[in-house]
Amino acid sequence: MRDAVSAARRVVVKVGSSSLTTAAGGLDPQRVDALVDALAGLATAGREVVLVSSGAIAAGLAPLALRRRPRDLATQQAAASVGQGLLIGRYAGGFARHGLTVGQVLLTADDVTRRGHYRNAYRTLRKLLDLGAVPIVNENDTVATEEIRFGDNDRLAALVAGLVEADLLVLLSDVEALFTGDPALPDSRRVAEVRDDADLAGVAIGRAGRAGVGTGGMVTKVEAARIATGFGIPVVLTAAPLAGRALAAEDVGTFFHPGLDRPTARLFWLAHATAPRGRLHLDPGAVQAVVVRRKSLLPAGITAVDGVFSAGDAVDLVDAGSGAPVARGLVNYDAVELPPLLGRTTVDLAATLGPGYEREVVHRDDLVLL
Ligand SMILES: Nc1ncnc2c1ncn2[C@@H]1O[C@H](COP(=O)(O)OP(=O)(O)O)[C@@H](O)[C@H]1O
Ligand SMILES: N[C@@H](CCC(=O)OP(=O)(O)O)C(=O)O
Repeated sequence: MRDAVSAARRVVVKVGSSSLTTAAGGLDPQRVDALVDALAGLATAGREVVLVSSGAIAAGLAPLALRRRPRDLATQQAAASVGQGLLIGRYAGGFARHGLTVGQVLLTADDVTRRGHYRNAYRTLRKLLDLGAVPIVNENDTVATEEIRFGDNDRLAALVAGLVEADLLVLLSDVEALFTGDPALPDSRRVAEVRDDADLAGVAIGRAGRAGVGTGGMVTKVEAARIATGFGIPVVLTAAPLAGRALAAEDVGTFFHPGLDRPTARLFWLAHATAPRGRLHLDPGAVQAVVVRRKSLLPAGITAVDGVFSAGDAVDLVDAGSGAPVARGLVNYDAVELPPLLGRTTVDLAATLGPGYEREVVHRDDLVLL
């Protein structure tokens, strides 16, 4: 069942704060070293490893005599500034014992959501891997403000896995697996594998357990698994001490099967890493055409437009009835051009305005379903 795990050549591993720190706050050197040993084993066996590590804020608490994760951004940034140095220092020392070099990569959401920056981030990670180093990625918490934050590293890890076209994403936390309910309850059972959303029906996916350390709980992990599997990347979710066994393809944790069709990197970027600049509201016929028949979007099926965007920007296509986004695409018109065209057929537009208006509002090659 887990052949994809044994075969994976490029692996992104994400570890949460709760797996790296002590209950009292501060870094737990033994847990960091144990993780390093498992990952170094992979790297020395010739596999490429990218580590996405949380823990900067948690590691900075004890040295700053802070008792719990601060609520205000400035103190979080200060804690991250202290903690990130300690974290990377510990990793560098640990990997060096195995003859491996690490490279620190601190990203803000902008770096992976803007097309140009996305390429820069890709180039740096690719070069580090080519040089045999282990990239260690985290959000650049010391400068990230509320508006530009990822907020959770599970999503960051899924985006990094897509960025480097990983063969496997491993999410390490303080629970052995996804359980059918709160893992502290006696009747909660391990969910061994997830093939699609139907396998998640009835699973109570909750927020973080140990107060003050982790951030998103299972919600952000399952969401990250969805993003990665949607890009064709299998995901294993398990506890950090089981990393070695999970990477050896043993039946531990929860295995999320990859989706069947793998979108191009360009469409993955469009779906998950772009910030839409506006919304096009689609009538039922247009929703059907785009979602079921995978057609381009024409002016005739659009009932309203909002947002300020230019041709080439990403926009969301929403169901005019429910307001729910159904797809995202790159629009061929500026926002101001669209209102006079809405509801009109392409033939009518071409006859009255000229052949330039025959173009689709969003071409099907520039569309990704959400
Ligand atoms: N259905 C569930 N299965 C497993 N864990 C769950 C579930 N619902 C909520 N959780 C909680 O999610 C926590 C892990 O999330 P979090 O603390 O954010 O971890 P990390 O720091 O590793 O990102 C677990 O400790 C657990 O209490
Ligand atoms: N970037 C932050 C971690 C954010 C985060 O997602 O934490 P976690 O839920 O422990 O993976 C830090 O290093 O403290």
